[in-house]
Amino acid sequence: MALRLEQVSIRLGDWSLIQPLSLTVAPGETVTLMGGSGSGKSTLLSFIAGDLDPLFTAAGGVSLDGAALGGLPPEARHIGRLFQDDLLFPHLTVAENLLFGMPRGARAERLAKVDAALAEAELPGFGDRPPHTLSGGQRARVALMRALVAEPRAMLLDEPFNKLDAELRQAMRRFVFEHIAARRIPCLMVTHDDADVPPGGRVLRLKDGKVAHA
Ligand SMILES: Nc1ncnc2c1ncn2[C@@H]1O[C@H](COP(=O)(O)OP(=O)(O)OP(=O)(O)O)[C@@H](O)[C@H]1O
Repeated sequence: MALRLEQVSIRLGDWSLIQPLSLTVAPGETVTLMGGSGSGKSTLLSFIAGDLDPLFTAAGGVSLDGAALGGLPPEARHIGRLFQDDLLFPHLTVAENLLFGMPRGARAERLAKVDAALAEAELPGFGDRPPHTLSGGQRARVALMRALVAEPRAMLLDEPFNKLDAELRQAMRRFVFEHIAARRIPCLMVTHDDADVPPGGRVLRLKDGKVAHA
């Protein structure tokens, strides 16, 4: 599964926020998008996810494995997103959070997927706990797993490690990139922190609407 942007441009009135940008993110690769505040990073992610504010005018194509996504609503794109404030639903248990958004299927199969996800998150037996009884790092791992059990075809990460303290950030980076690579999902990550870039990963820098490949 590869994510491809072809000559994507985004305008807001006369302002050319993103000038034509083409990019292919390979299966399992995480490409980092950096740039100053207000440079359009989150707007580009919204365009890919299909929920760009209609104030913007966009052109160009997004495709997954050659299938165009243009015109599809967000839920039909099967793109997972993780934000810095990716709070779990507080009134649901950890297991119910994981079940939310999981594709339909037999109950036993869904529960088995919950158990597998909890094992991968190194949180076996945490299914019945309410989210507030988990640490910040534990909640962050569940939030990633909740995105992944929905079987996304691509992932968009918007400053995913921002709210974590330095030690947790390092562990969470490893956790996120390992799981994305293992599932062969293409991933685009926005961050301000050079330390978030996965080892050997490609970095794009957005400035004045143009992208420099660093
Ligand atoms: N709904 C909107 N109406 C008008 N302007 C908007 C709207 N949403 C975003 N913008 C503007 O578009 C520009 C790009 O915003 P965007 O959130 O993509 O920036 P960013 O690069 O993600 O910034 P940051 O790093 O601060 O999160 C900003 O100047 C912002 O003020």
